Amino acid sequence: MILTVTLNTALDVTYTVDALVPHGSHRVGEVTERPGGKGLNVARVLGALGHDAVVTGFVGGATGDVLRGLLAPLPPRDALVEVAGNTRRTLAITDRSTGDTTQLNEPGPQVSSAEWAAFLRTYEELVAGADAVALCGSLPPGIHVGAYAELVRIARSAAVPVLLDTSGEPLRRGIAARPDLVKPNAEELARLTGSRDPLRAAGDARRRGAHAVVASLGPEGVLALTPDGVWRAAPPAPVRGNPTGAGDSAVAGLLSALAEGLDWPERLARAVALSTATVLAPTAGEFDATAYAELLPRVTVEPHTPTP
Ligand SMILES: O=P(O)(O)OC[C@H]1O[C@](O)(CO)[C@@H](O)[C@H]1O
Repeated sequence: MILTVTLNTALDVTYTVDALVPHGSHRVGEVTERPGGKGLNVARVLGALGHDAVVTGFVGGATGDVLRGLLAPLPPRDALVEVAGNTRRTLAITDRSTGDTTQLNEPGPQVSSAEWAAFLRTYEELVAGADAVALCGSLPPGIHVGAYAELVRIARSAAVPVLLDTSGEPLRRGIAARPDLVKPNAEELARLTGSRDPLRAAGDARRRGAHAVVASLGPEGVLALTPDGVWRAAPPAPVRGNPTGAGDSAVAGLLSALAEGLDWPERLARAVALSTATVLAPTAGEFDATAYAELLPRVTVEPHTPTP
């Protein structure tokens, strides 16, 4: 079983408009609602790949009920912990004229220390039966910035591989707790390390405690610094589309391949093929299964030798 943690789950709402104009009034052509937050996206992709995935984190209020209702028919198993506050919504506005998406993320519900303690009990039980854990996304208000570091330490003491995908101070503290893998994008790495050179920044993140770093470089694929080597993996050609959830699909690719005992080049190929197939899917956070099957053998994975 692969466990994904989404402390700040979300009802992901997508609006499609003909053209998004700042200060303008818009008629929304199409509205979709999906159970979201990064770990839920990861678990959905894991489910689509045939893996047993369990989702935990916080859920509450009327929005939480809608989220749980939408999650119920899907493969990931629901082990979310109820809180008194209302689960947040995120709003993605897709502009048909450009294909670009604008994202607005609410902060999420206030979580009390009693609710955090209840979550920790659930998490410890679930980790004991997990083959791998992914800790994903932002923290809701009330959760301390060292929360992911605490969850990394619990997974490590249970000898369960743990992947961390967050940003800012929670990422900095989480890395110091020595996760097996982090998957920042280039912007997050630059904010963490002060370096805009992904190779240098990923090396710095490893020195801070991450055993391996897979940096997502958008349409250019990923750069991986691991104990077994350094690789660049890239799709056959850059694609245009909606990148929402592409990073989450990359996490699902890395975790599923890890759970199947595949080596680093195969893990990276899967991560790049899945994230590219997610950009190509019309609905944010879904992946195009046909595109994935076509892309997988065409992803290039090469040992990376830095230019002098
Ligand atoms: O937790 P955050 O960093 O705010 O990210 C959440 C959002 O990111 C996405 O997972 C896309 O990666 C959306 O589904 C949305 O819920």
